[in-house]
Amino acid sequence: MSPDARLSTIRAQAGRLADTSLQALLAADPARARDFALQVGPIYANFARQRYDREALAALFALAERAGAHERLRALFDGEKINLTEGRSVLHTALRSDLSAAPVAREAHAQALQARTRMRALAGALTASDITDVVSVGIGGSDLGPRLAVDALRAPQPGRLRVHFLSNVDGHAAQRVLAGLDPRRTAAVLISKTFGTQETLLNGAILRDWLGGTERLYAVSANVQRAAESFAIPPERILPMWDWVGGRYSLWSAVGFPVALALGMDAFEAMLAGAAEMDAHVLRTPLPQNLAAWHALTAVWNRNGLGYATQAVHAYDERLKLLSNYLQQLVMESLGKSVRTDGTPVDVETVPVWWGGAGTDTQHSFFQALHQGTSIVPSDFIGVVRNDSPYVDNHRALHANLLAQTEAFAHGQASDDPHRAYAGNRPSTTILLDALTPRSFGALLALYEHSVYLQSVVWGINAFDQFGVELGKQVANRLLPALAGQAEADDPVTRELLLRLRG
Ligand SMILES: O=P(O)(O)OC[C@H]1O[C@](O)(CO)[C@@H](O)[C@@H]1O
Repeated sequence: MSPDARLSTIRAQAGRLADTSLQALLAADPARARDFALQVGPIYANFARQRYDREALAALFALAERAGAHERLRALFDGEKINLTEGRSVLHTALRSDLSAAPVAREAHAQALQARTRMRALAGALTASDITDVVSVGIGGSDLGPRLAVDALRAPQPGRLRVHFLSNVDGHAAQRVLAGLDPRRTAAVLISKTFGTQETLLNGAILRDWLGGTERLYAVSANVQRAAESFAIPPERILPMWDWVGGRYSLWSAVGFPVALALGMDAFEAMLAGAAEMDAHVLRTPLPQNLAAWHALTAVWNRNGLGYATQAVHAYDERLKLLSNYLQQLVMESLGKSVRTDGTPVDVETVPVWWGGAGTDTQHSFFQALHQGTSIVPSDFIGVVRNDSPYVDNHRALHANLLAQTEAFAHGQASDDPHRAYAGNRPSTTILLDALTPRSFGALLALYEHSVYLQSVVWGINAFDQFGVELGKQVANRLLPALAGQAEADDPVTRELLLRLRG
């Protein structure tokens, strides 16, 4: 059965509830506040403010069963070549969990452990040296995860090594990162799965020249030979990756080296342990009690049942302010597809636009549109129970705002003055971490990874390729000679723009 045929039951459920407000759903079934919630290790999630009822939820779980959610999860963990368009296994779970008896998954896990041993040794040596700063050079999946983890989990005071991130090909980015650093006390880690990414190669060359040689250059790559040849980095300073780890799922591999440098190897491993806890839950738990299934099916409901075109994530914790950037790649590079795995067009809407930021700042930028704009934007609100700052009143105010926004979105407020009326009926999920620790952080990211995969299973698309980003890269390479004045562009608008850009 095609995803479209399967989703017709979901559309029928949404049609049945079309005139039922969220407020009415909550009034008719107050127990849903407790029943539509799950606790998995350090993560609690409450879905009671979504615009479905128990019958619609049952239809959603039946949809996931019919799509083979359990079998597909097993296939992921067992290293089946589920990335069909590239003929690859997808084994990021093997980087942190040992939940499969399949030989390919066991082999991947063993390789991951070996790499971790080498990573610990390299991190130890760097920490013991007179290096004070490390620049991590990478982009996309080779940057967003470690950047987020370091920013989220670092102590208020800088650790033994200060880690900086350089991703953008814009030379101003390199200029800013290097300003104030001492080349004699700085090392650089070039992270690139392919070692063929323009941004990382150009920025890597800037770092090599600025450091005055390759002595303090390290690399992480699945293409060890290329890393060794192009930057003369000896193999003992290159940590491995493998083609069975997708870039946006690679934080758990040596791509997390900057995390180990900034926070220590123990913190990195605690993050992996948190993710492993979520892996075990997702793999072993029946769908109606499975947190990733709830999260994924809620996304499907909002996209295909209710037709919402965007989805926001609001982190009510300053330390998680980069989460929405990270999730944009995870979700939109994975699910931004319009053909099914077999190449036929998808006949349903797939990924919504993902965006967000950190509350309460966002309340003073785009929340007006969320409350009164014409588009409804379902939102994940993420809060952290434990306060690790000395400012208790602020933490209470932060929590008050988180609760207030989700309540106001749900209920709205009537007024005779249309300008002062709030329609409400805006769905949200509230996710609470008991504290922001490497463990809870790892579990949260793994939850989103599994949710993304389950959405792809329902839609019948491949979540693990990203051919969409290739075309722009090819055109950019073709245009480089034109920018140097050595060629002309074919496209008339590009030609016109080149006149200005060449100065
Ligand atoms: O690690 P690499 O090979 O440099 O690639 C970086 C990023 O580029 C992409 O291929 C496209 O943005 C991502 O999937 C990947 O994370």
